[in-house]
Parts: sequence; structure tokens; C-alpha cells
Amino acid sequence: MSAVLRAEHLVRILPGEVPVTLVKDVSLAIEHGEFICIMGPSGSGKSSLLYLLGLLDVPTSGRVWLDGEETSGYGEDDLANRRLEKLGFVFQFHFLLAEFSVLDNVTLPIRRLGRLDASDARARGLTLLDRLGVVEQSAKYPHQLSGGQRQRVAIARALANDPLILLADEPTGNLDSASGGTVRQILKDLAHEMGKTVVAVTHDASFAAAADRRIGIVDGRIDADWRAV
Ligand SMILES: Nc1ncnc2c1ncn2[C@@H]1O[C@H](COP(=O)(O)OP(=O)(O)OP(=O)(O)O)[C@@H](O)[C@H]1O
Repeated sequence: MSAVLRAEHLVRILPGEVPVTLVKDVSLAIEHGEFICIMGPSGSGKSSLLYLLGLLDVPTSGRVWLDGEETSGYGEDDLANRRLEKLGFVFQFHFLLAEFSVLDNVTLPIRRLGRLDASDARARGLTLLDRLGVVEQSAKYPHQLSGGQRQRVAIARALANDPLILLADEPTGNLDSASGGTVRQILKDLAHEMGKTVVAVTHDASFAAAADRRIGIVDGRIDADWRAV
């Protein structure tokens, strides 16, 4: 099996009068279809690492390979295209656009990629919303949904362009335990039944227990001995 996402010696330093090192020499390889949780204390650099892996941020040094392609020479347009084609993102806050319907939120990335016409984009959006159990909400607006429903719509949107990898930053952080459990099961099924690679930052121990592998981050580095307390 080849790694779908690989990082070598990633370092991210925020420049400034007093430079801050967010990520210190992280190397890892993630295989197709793995469900991975990144865990660790608050402020240890988990989100910073996820942003580097998701090509949302550029390392100070070190390299990231996505689907076998080395990304360090890429400019902002190349990075944006790779994100749109190959990656899906889910954050703690849903970031749905308030003035767009649920369906339009989901079809927006499809229309940006431009591979489907409007009616196929709509059909795909409805299929995804159906799969996530929120198709009845498709004509509604985000403020009319519960927190759990909004997060499911956000996952549908992240899947819009059939990404190889879903990256999630505290996807259950704003949810009650029942909705969090549903979202956790959805992400697990995406990896184990649909073959997606799922990489999630979480503080949620039951979420992490569902993962195939847990990566501990302490003080910006991988810490093999890290255990949730
Ligand atoms: N733009 C920034 N400017 C200054 N400090 C920053 C910036 N971004 C992150 N940091 C600091 O870098 C460290 C790592 O942040 P990061 O968000 O990656 O940690 P985290 O492990 O995801 O934290 P949490 O679990 O609390 O979300 C933290 O101490 C944070 O305060």
C-alpha cells in the first residue's frame, strides 16, 4: 500500500520578534483508507500540523506528498487546486454560508471545480445529503438546522468533489454527545466502508478510540508515548 499523505521533517515557525515554533520535525505516512486521530494537549500544535498536511499552510521546512505528488514547489493556485480536487475539510465550526441554502452550500465546491453541469452537481449534492441523513433539509438555510445537522451538511460539502482525504479539526467539538457520536460514526464509515482516508484532530477520547491509529503530538512533535488522561 502506498501512502496517500506523507510528511517528512515538517517544521513550521511563525516569524516575529520572538519566533514561535508550532511544528517540530514531524514525519509521518498515512495509507489509503486509514482513519487517524491526532491527539495531544491543548496548544501542542495539532491544528498547525493538520493545516500543513491539508496544504492550508506552508511549512518553514520539510515536505508534504499528497497522492504521490510532492507539493513544496507549488504556488497558491496549485495548492488551491489540489485542495479542491483531493481534500475535504471539516472544522469545529461548520463555516456554512448563511445566505446559501443547504444544497447550494454543498454544490458550491462542485461548481468551483467545474467538472459537472448544474443538474449533475445538484444530483450529487442531493445524494450526499441523503447519505448523511439530511436530505430533507436541502432547501433550508443553515440557521434553520441543529448543530449536528449543520455538521453533517459540512461533511457532505467536504465530500462534494469526492476527495481522497477528509481532514477534520475537532469535528465533534461543538456538538452534544449524541450528535458527536453520529458524526464520529459517519467519519468512521467513510474510512472503513467508502475507502476515504480520514485524519481528525480531536480531544474526544471515544472518537479517538474508534480510529485505526492515534498520533500523539506534544510540544509540536510526535510523541509515541502520549496517552489521553
Ligand atoms: N497565528 C498564531 N500566532 C501566534 N501563536 C499561534 C498562532 N497559531 C498558533 N499559535 C500557537 O501555537 C501553538 C499551537 O497551536 P495549535 O492551534 O496548532 O495547537 P492545538 O494543539 O491544535 O491546540 P488546541 O487543542 O487548543 O486547539 C499554540 O500555543 C498556539 O497558541
